[in-house]
Amino acid sequence: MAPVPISPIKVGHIDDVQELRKFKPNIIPERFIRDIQERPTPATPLISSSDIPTIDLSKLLKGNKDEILQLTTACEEWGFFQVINHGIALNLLENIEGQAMEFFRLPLEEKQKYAMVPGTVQGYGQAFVFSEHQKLDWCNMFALGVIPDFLRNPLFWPKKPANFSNTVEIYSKEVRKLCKNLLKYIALGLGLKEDLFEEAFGVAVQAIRMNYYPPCSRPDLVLGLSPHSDGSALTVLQQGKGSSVGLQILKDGKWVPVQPIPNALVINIGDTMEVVTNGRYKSVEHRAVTHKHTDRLSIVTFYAPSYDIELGPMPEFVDKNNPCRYRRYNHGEYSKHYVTNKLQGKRTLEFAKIIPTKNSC
Ligand SMILES: COC(=O)C(/C=C/C1=C(C)CCCC1(C)C)=C/O[C@H]1C=C(C)C(=O)O1
Ligand SMILES: O=C(O)CCC(=O)C(=O)O
Ligand SMILES: [Fe+2]
Repeated sequence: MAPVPISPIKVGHIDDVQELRKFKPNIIPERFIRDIQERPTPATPLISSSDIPTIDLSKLLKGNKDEILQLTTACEEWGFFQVINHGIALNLLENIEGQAMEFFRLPLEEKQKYAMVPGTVQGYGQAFVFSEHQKLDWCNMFALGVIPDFLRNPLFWPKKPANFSNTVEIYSKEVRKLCKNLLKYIALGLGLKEDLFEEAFGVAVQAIRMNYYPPCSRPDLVLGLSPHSDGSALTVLQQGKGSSVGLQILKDGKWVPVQPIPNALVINIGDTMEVVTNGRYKSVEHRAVTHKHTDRLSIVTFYAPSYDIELGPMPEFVDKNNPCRYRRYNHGEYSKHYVTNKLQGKRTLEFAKIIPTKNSC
């Protein structure tokens, strides 16, 4: 029998938003215009951004019980918090931001040497596009798998700017330490042994994604990044200095803006933590909006279990009042599922959800 040809993904023409902004500043192509119900309404003024908790890592490291409690509350009630005194040197935050901006400012032909193949997530372009009819985000992305080595494709590591790759390496090591520390205190806050999550995740996968949102003449019609939850265990997000406010999180059915605190990092709980805690901690849907006059950069690190790992709700979170909500699965399979579906709220996590019965685990 003749082999069945694998149909290539047809994504149609994807405009580069930086080029659009440069050459046709007042044109918004149809593919970027969201259906009315998806358009970003002005963020709610009722919940102020300062309500998003701030956690001081230096206090956690001293074993400050009150700070551990604040962390636990932040994870349970918000799924998002900003971390200050995180131990990552200010000049490293500035360097990675500088390198990312230098990269995005390169001529299109240079960036396209690292063009993302449709249906994949590494390189330069728009990830998570799978059809010609799908709405596009007002964003240029550049993403790299960093750890373990098998995720790295040297062809995607840019030669320009000259210090880009080295800065990503140094930055990623520091962010990894931060994730390990946070997971330790998240475990302690839950009354668990400090290395429970780290042991459960194996050699964690780590990836970096830089998102650049140019200004948009009609920020009311487009989204910078579609609503989604992250498939990671933890995500660490650095917002560029002087960037416009753009990140919004869905809290009690309303979009709440995250006001950047200078030099702080935004942390969020990803799908993996929702599964292992059997829903006690939830991955929170978030999106990015654009601004009429200001551009925005975010540098995002995804920290996730090894692809070999089988995951499911940990027994510590399951009892007769909290029956198992998620099935066991292999994280490599989840990762494949995640990157082969468009970003659509928390839909990706349906992969793991089970219909409640008495003894599901
Ligand atoms: C919005 O989420 C993502 O873009 C994302 C992608 C991560 C990845 C890369 C940019 C390159 C290497 C592969 C990898 C999938 C890790 C989120 O990462 C999360 C999602 C899953 C699942 C995961 O393991 O990390
Ligand atoms: O740019 C932002 O603030 C959001 C980025 C994000 O959610 C992501 O890259 O997964
Ligand atoms: Fe995200």
